[in-house]
Amino acid sequence: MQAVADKQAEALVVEGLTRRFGALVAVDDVNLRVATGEKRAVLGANGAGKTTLFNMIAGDLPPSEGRILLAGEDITALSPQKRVLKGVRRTYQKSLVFGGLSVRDNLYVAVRGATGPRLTIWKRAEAQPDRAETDALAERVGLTDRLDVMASDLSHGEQRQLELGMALAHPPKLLLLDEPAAGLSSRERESLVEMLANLPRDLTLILIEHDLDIALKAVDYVSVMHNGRLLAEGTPAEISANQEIQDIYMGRHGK
Ligand SMILES: Nc1ncnc2c1ncn2[C@@H]1O[C@H](COP(=O)(O)OP(=O)(O)OP(=O)(O)O)[C@@H](O)[C@H]1O
Repeated sequence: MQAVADKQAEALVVEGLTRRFGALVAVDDVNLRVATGEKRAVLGANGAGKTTLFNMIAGDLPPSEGRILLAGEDITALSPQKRVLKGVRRTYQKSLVFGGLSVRDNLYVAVRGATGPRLTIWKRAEAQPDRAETDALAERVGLTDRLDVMASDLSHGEQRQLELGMALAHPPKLLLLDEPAAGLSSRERESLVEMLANLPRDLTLILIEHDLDIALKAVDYVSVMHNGRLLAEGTPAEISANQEIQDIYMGRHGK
C-alpha cells in the first residue's frame, strides 16, 4: 500500500525511458521521480537529450523503451491530447502564439481549448464565462495592460509571457517549459523568475534551461543530462558547487 501511495504523491515518474533515432540513443535509460508541486530543472549541453525527453513526456514522440507515470497512472501509450486532458502542458523552444490574434484572444483560445472539444473563438456570446479566467491568466503573467495588443506586436519577452499564460489555462498538473528564458533581456529574465516563483504551489514544473543562473534560481531540484543519460541530480546549491558540471556540461567553457 505504501508503494502505491508514494507513486501517487509523485506527479511524474519516468522509468527506463529510452529513445533511439537509428543508431543514435538520444535518451538512454533515464529514470526520474518528480514530486507533486516540485519545481525541477533538466539541464545539459546541446544535444544532451532534453527536448527528446520532453517530447516523450508530452506524448509528441513515442519512447523506444520505458514508461511514464502521471500521478501513478501509466500514460506511456496516451496521445498528446489525452495527456493534455490529464493535466500535462508544454511549451516549445519556438513561441507558438497566434500572431494575428490579440493577447486576449490567444488566452481565450487556450481557455476554450483546455475546456471544450472545439475552439469557437468567434462565438462571442459564449465568451463571458471564460472572460474571468482569461483576465486572471493575463494578470498572472503580467499582461493585463496588453490584452488588446496583437500578439505579433508584443516583444519577444511578452510573447513568452503570453505563451506561459496560455499553458496555464485550467491550471495544469504538470507543466513542461522548454527554454522559457531563451532570447529574453536581463530584465525579462528577472520577471520570468518571479513569475515561476509565483506559480500555484501544487503545480509540478519541469524546466529545460540553458541559462544556469535562471534554472538554479527557479527550481527546487536539478537533473543534469549528458549524451542522453542522467549524469547528476541535486539541489541548486549542490549543482552550483559542482565545478565539473558547471564547466563541462553547462557549456560555460568552450562555447
Ligand atoms: N527527430 C530526430 N531524428 C534524429 N535525431 C534526432 C531527432 N531529434 C533529436 N535528435 C538527436 O538526438 C540528440 C538529442 O537531441 P535533443 O534535441 O533532445 O537534445 P537537447 O538536449 O534538447 O539539445 P538542445 O539544447 O540543442 O535543444 C541529438 O543528437 C539530436 O541530433
